[in-house]
Amino acid sequence: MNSWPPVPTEPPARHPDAPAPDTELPEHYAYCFGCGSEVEHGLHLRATAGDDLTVRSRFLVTETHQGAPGLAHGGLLACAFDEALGTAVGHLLRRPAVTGRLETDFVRPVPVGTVLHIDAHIDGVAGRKVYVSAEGRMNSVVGDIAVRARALFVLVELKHFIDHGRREDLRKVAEDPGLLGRSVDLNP
Ligand SMILES: CCCCCCCCCCCCCC(=O)SCCNC(=O)CCNC(=O)[C@H](O)C(C)(C)COP(=O)(O)OP(=O)(O)OC[C@H]1O[C@@H](n2cnc3c(N)ncnc32)[C@H](O)[C@@H]1OP(=O)(O)O
Repeated sequence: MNSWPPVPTEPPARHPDAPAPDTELPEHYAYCFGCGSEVEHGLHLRATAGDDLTVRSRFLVTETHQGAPGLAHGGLLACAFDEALGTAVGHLLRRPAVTGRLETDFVRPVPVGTVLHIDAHIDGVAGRKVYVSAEGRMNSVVGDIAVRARALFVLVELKHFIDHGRREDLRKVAEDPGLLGRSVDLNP
């Protein structure tokens, strides 16, 4: 394994207004494939602020998430990590950021019906670059590790989303700001 973070970094600082540990975090966008409640076959990942620079997430692998029969698709697991890592950056640093690079190690197959528990940690910051890593465990926070991931998020201005987003979706959000940051029922 290469050293991580790959460049010298500053220790990240949890934002003073970051949600307190054990706070359930809202979905960040109702149509997000990772967390959105409006996406029927999305991941519906749910997250809780942890201590210090951590966020704990979990999601249920369903039959619409299959790659091989009865097993989660690897790309979809990578998506879950992208979401969990991005949620840690967004909520703990309270700065908009996008994934620049994401690497995943698939350690064990993940059967349909598994609840994957993903613990994400912000490891370091270098200018606009934020280095984050996570481990995903099967069915319990102390279960077997199934996936590990590391990512570089790049801090951006809000303008990034306005400049690049499809007009009709931006219009929908302008008309209904509740589509962003809506609280969700954690026990539907
Ligand atoms: C309260 C709020 C809560 C909110 C909750 C939110 C939850 C959200 C959950 C969402 C979860 C889902 C999240 C998603 O799915 S985000 C969607 C997927 N990601 C994207 O669409 C990003 C597409 N890429 C870009 O827009 C640009 O390329 C970016 C913005 C990333 C950089 O273009 P920009 O022109 O701005 O900057 P730069 O090119 O000078 O780069 C800056 C620095 O970064 C380094 N670099 C860049 N790329 C790489 C790379 N691949 N490997 C290594 N290094 C890389 C680069 O060398 C440079 O370093 P240095 O020269 O400074 O040393």
